[in-house]
Amino acid sequence: MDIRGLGYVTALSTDLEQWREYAIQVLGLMIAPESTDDVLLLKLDERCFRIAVEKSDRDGFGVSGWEVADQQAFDQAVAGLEAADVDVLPGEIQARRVQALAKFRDPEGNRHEIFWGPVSDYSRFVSPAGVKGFVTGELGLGHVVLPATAFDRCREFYTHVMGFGLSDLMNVRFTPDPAEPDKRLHFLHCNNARHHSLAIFEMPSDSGCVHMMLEVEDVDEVGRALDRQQAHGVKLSATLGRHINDDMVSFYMNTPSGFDLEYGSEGLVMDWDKHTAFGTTATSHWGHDFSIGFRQD
Ligand SMILES: Cc1ccc(O)c(O)c1CC[C@@H]1C(=O)CC[C@]2(C)C(=O)CC[C@@H]12
Ligand SMILES: [Fe+2]
Repeated sequence: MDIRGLGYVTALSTDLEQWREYAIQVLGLMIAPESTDDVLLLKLDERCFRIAVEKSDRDGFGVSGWEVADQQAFDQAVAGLEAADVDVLPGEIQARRVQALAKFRDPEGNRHEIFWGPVSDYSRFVSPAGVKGFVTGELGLGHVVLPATAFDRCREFYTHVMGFGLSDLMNVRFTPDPAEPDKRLHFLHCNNARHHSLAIFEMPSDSGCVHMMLEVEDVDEVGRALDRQQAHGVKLSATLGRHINDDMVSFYMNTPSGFDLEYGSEGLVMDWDKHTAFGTTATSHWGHDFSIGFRQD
């Protein structure tokens, strides 16, 4: 399966108005004119939308939308899923504004879609919060970190069925209890130069997503987003820091759907021919205090 990038994500929300405020004021995204009372389409580049927030009776993550190049790649992807005994259903091409769409679940139950041919009117992204721009294009939208308690089955599925490659990995010590094994966190890339478009973490997640990441053009835009997060009283989940594996300078905050959003810049552009996967025990060169996310306040 030749996945070119993370194309879009969807979120579920009981309160679209809260998401609208958050998207405009904190993330600095545009509300696409095609939005309705039931779905908020958030625009951050030349595409119609990159995040669709659907009205729901619960808050949480929706689906990860994976992009392939054309109908032939799409047919191959569907055949690959079916050969691996995955239930593949046709999806709503109108709602996602694509040429063809198939939906399925990974062994954990996380929801995914594959598609080709996003429709765009190429209207410019003009941020209501003055964000210069988001880094997408050939690198795709960003990344998602998904829960994978069925870790071995998920890893097998993502690498062998969906064709992701291992970028690098961490074993995270989560409790001081020496009897509790480390939790695995694997960073996976598809066929683009973004360090990871997907990571799988060996822990359950109430919202269905550990976090998603959006990348902005420079580190001042990260700082400005941090100012907006504070001004709007959004809960911070991890402080500013620079990651070891992809060099991203980022911070983490909550979204109205309950999962976290990493807002970063300066992510590495990889040359996979020269890369060798490694393991690390540290998340960051500096910063990224995740303990603040667990604090009750
Ligand atoms: C370590 C790392 C490298 C690159 C990233 O884009 C990235 O998000 C991370 C951190 C991932 C991860 C997380 O999201 C949830 C809380 C985690 C498990 C930790 O407590 C350490 C690593 C964290
Ligand atoms: Fe991340």
